[in-house]
Amino acid sequence: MELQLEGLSKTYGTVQALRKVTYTFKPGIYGILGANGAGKSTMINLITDNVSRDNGSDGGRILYDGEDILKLGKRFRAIVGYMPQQQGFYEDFSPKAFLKYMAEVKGLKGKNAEGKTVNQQIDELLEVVNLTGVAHKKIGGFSGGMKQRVLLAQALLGNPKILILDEPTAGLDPKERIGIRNYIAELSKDKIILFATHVVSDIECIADHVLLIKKGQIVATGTPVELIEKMQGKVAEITCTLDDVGALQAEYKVGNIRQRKNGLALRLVGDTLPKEAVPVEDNIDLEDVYLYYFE
Ligand SMILES: Nc1ncnc2c1ncn2[C@@H]1O[C@H](COP(=O)(O)OP(=O)(O)OP(=O)(O)O)[C@@H](O)[C@H]1O
Repeated sequence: MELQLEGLSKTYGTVQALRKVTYTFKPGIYGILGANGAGKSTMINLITDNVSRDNGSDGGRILYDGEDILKLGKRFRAIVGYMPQQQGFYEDFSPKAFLKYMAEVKGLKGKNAEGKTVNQQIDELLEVVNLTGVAHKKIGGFSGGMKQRVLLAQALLGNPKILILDEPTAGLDPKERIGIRNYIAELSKDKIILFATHVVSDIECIADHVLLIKKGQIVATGTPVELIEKMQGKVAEITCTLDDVGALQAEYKVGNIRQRKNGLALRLVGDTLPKEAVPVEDNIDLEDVYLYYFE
């Protein structure tokens, strides 16, 4: 199974939201990292066909196993599960009613390959996202995390081969964030899962591949380990006083600042680092990668 983006572009008026993005997704979890406005949602909206590509060949192509998704139409939409960024909910619905409604919208009927009815599939999904106990309560009274779990469950309806999650942890507290991340990590690995976020910790332990998107382009990609390996020699720590922080921030990319007994320890990231800084070799992480490309 393959989803190929070929020279994908999108322009809104004078804003080039996506610039000739080429990439091939295979089964696995893809963390799509970018600051706000980087073009993540635009990429997702093109894959889910919620916005149209730029006209003609300028807009590029999206191919699913070699066929253009626009030609596949319904057949492609049937294998895509999408969790949008906004919670546009029917607050009076219960999770059960909402999932039933979404199953109808998606055209799910009869029994699935495992012989389960739509109703059984819905009950199973509610169990997976831990909402069985509130299956008949109104969504309007739910916490942000519970609402996100309802949205995740609807994206999973019909066991889609491609699962697209746009900022699935937005607006959640740290505990709920970890909960949603763990649900996603446990999903079957034979799906293509796209997880867009601007929060590194959301994906650092669960993504098989990471794409860093900046100003509508992929600026770096690789497994988390590959991206971290490329940072060798680009991360260092310097001990200084509070008075020095401003000057260092003006010249270098500064990550964590920690109080130590002999002063402040600043983490610096960049191609050139001050001579007096001590290179960091062993504990480079994806936060450093993010800082290097984005801040
Ligand atoms: N409908 C639209 N009309 C005009 N400009 C748009 C539209 N949608 C997105 N843009 C612009 O395209 C660029 C990319 O936006 P996009 O929403 O794809 O970024 P993002 O990485 O998903 O950010 P966020 O996390 O804030 O959603 C931004 O400059 C944005 O302002």
